[in-house]
Amino acid sequence: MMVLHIHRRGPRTTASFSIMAPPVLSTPEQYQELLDSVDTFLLDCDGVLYHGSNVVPGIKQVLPMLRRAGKKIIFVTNNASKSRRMYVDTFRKLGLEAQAEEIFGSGYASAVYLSKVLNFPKDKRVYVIGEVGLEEELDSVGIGHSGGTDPEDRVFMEKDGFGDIKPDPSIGAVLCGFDIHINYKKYAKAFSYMRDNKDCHFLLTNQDPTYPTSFATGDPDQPIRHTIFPGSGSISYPLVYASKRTPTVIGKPNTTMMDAILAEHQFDPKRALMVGDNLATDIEFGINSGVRTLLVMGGVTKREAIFGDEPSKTVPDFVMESFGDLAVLDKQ
Ligand SMILES: O=C(O)[C@H](O)[C@H](O)COP(=O)(O)O
Ligand SMILES: [Mg+2]
Repeated sequence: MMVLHIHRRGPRTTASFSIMAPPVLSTPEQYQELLDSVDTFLLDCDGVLYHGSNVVPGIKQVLPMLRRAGKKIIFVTNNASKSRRMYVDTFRKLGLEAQAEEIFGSGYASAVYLSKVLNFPKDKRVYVIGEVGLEEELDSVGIGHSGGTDPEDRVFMEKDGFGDIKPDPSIGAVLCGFDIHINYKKYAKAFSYMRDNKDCHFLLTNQDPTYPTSFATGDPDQPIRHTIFPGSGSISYPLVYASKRTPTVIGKPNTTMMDAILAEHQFDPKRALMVGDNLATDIEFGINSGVRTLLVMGGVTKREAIFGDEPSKTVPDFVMESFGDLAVLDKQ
């Protein structure tokens, strides 16, 4: 929230703006007041529910508690490496419950966008930079694809390999998401399809510069390290830079994700809350979608982005240390 300051010095009047810091919720009373004002929780995943395979403390109690209270839960993740089906399995392995219909990943939203918005031709295919989850979502809407997990593309290219990159008129779109097996050959193939066909669509599942995760360190003093690594946005950037094309970005903060959600779920935006760890994706997504926002710490956005000397102009409605802290309300 911006605050206007009027300064009168003699005949001169000047104005300045300051950014009002959002309330930090930290007591059970504040948590309960928030809970009573929300019917639908839009929950980001990486950095809110878990870091890699480490579930955030308290989350295993909070999700069932919200369901028992009759709250609607919708998971909204920019992570395109898993399909909805795979996320249900991942959640189960992490001890979290979720139905496929509750999960909206940028991979699913990209498949819906290609199918329903672009009416992608059935005789065309998508060249994928991404993992099996993204391919599975394209399969679910009947869209053919190449690249992705194809072993032929998961190789290091040699200097004399350029001749192997053949034109492919069946490619009608390049779709780039998180791809831990990225390599020059994939970049070269994706680039060539856009170079040779100006009508080839260029889509990004999301543009997150970084990916919040955690891993065991083997160090007894710090057994688990939470940190960030290059994300989808950084993986796609070489293609954006080389092609000079402006891609269509599907994931948060773009409301394309909300379009996919509203096609399957109805809820009152005034009683909905977007919970995220990233100001630039989750909180902006909530603002763009007309729902209130809660930023949690411990993921991508650090405290100084909100309370530092030069706070971001993107201001959440509320801040909490962790969404798992709501577990203090659990009466079970
Ligand atoms: O690099 C990425 O794709 C993103 O950092 C990551 O997947 C974000 O996932 P989210 O926090 O939206 O669940
Ligand atoms: Mg996140």
